[in-house]
This record gives sequence, C-alpha cells and structure tokens, in this order.
Amino acid sequence: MATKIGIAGITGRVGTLLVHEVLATTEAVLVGGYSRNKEGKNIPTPLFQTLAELAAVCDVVIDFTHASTINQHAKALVQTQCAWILGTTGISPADQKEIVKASHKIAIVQASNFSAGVVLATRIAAQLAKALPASSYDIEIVESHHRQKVDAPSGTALSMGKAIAEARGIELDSMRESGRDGITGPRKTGAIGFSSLRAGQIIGEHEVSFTSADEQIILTHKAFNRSLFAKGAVQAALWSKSHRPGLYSMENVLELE
Ligand SMILES: NC(=O)C1=CN([C@@H]2O[C@H](COP(=O)(O)OP(=O)(O)OC[C@H]3O[C@@H](n4cnc5c(N)ncnc54)[C@H](OP(=O)(O)O)[C@@H]3O)[C@@H](O)[C@H]2O)C=CC1
Ligand SMILES: O=C(O)C1=N[C@H](C(=O)O)C[C@H](O)C1
Repeated sequence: MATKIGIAGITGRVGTLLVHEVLATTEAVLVGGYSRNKEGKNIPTPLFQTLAELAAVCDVVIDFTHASTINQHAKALVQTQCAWILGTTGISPADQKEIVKASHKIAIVQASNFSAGVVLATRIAAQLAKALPASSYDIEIVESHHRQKVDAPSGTALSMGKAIAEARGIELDSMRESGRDGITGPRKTGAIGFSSLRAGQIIGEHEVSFTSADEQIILTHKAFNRSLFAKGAVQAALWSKSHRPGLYSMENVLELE
C-alpha cells in the first residue's frame, strides 16, 4: 500500500519542493500539509488546521520548519503514532532530549542533511580525523548558506564536527571554536573551528580542512539544488514505514554499516 505522507512547513523553500517529490513518487500519496497561515496559498493539497489533524491521517510527516516547533510537533506525532522525518536544524539540547523521548514511541529519521553525498563526506572526514594526529592537523569547518538562514553553524557543520570529535575521542563542546573575533589568542591544539558565511542564495556548501605545517587536505560538498534534500527526505519517509520506534539517521536509511 502507498505510504501516506504529510508535509509540515509546506510553504517553505524545502516544503514546496517536497510537494513535487511526493507527487512524483509512485509508492507515496500526498495527504496534505500544515501551514500556520493558510491565506492566499496556492498549494495543490489540503492544508490542515493543526499538525495533529494532519498526522492523524498520515503514516509519516516530513518536517522542515523551525527549531521552535520541536516540542509541539513531538507531542502531536507521538499522540497520533505517526512517523517523523525531521530535517529542521538549530535544535537546542533540551529539545533534542524531547526527540529522543519521542523515539521510544514512534520511528524518527532525523538528519541535518538528507543528501547521501553529505553522509559519505562526513564519514570520510571522520576517517581523516582519526588517522591524522590532532597535535599537528588543525580542523576547520566552513559553511556557506543563503541570506535567509536563521541558525549557525549549520546543522550539517555541527553533525560533521560531532563525527570528527567522536573519531578523535573527544566531546565537541570542549573543543569547539566558533566565530572567532577580536583578540582570540593562538589556536588551541586540537580545536575544531567553525565559520559561517551568509550571502545571496547559496543553497548549502560545507568544507572541512585538515591543515598541518606541511600540507592541507580539503573536503568540499556543494548542494546545487534543494530537491536533493527533498528526495532524501522522501526516501527516508518510505523507509520509515516498515521500521519500529527508534531514532534513525540517514546512514540507517542508506543502509551503510
Ligand atoms: N536536513 C536537511 O537536509 C535540510 C534542512 N533544512 C532545515 O529545514 C528548516 C526549514 O528550511 P527552509 O525550508 O529553508 O525554511 P523556510 O523558512 O523556507 O520554511 C520553513 C516553513 O516552516 C514554517 N514555519 C516557520 N516557522 C515556523 C514556526 N515557528 N512554527 C511553525 N511553522 C513554522 C513556515 O511556514 P508557514 O509560515 O506557512 O507556517 C515556513 O514556510 C530549517 O531549519 C533548515 O535549516 C533545510 C534544508 C535541508
Ligand atoms: O537552511 C538550509 O538551507 C540548510 N540547512 C541544513 C543545515 O543547517 O545544515 C542543510 C543544508 O545545508 C541547507
């Protein structure tokens, strides 16, 4: 039977592309969307009054909205026993705990980036971080996005940083250096640096560099089209239908070891 999909954030940059992706997927049916403001919207699917009403008639909701919605959305999806494909970034540690709690009741695929290329680039970055000594290789993560983006560093940059920190056997928070400015002092040995650029309509670019006194390795990922994220999220939605409650990642969906 076709997977019944709903979209939260249906009027957004990713949400509007999700409509096309779901409609183009034969194994899925688009049940509707949720938007806070229904006036003057030209969307080819019903808009529901609340997320809970939408979730009640779906197998899975794909959610690309805003970090402030997490608590409310977790409650609505658990209450209606609906799977959750969560792309929203900028999530606070307290809200992340709510996501973990909800995953005991429903299947959740959470990814800061639904691109398979980013998943693989993150793995390679972690392998490099493990192989190259922290005493001589400085790691810097630079991300560039469009001028409308509201969170920094990007979710992808933070996920890459976490994977790198884990590979080095450290906690990211203890070694993170973000947005340097002023008299910062010299770089801390083993620090993981983050820089965020916001300009024009850049869709999403991430660069991880490993620099020693003698050489530099740079790993770059550039998204050319936002449908990349929408396609990955729909793939995750179809995958989630046959999975038990739990917190899953795009690595699980892609069945990487
Ligand atoms: N994981 C991934 O692969 C990707 C993740 N993202 C993340 O997805 C999120 C959305 O990105 P994008 O589509 O560019 O953003 P947009 O601002 O274009 O769209 C978000 C939509 O969510 C709704 N929304 C905004 N704020 C709230 C709120 N407080 N409560 C409920 N709904 C809200 C709005 O719809 P309305 O006003 O109609 O309610 C809006 O259209 C961001 O967190 C972004 O970082 C983006 C790209 C890829
Ligand atoms: O807001 C965006 O646009 C994007 N957000 C995600 C992030 O924060 O990493 C993914 C992608 O880079 C686009």
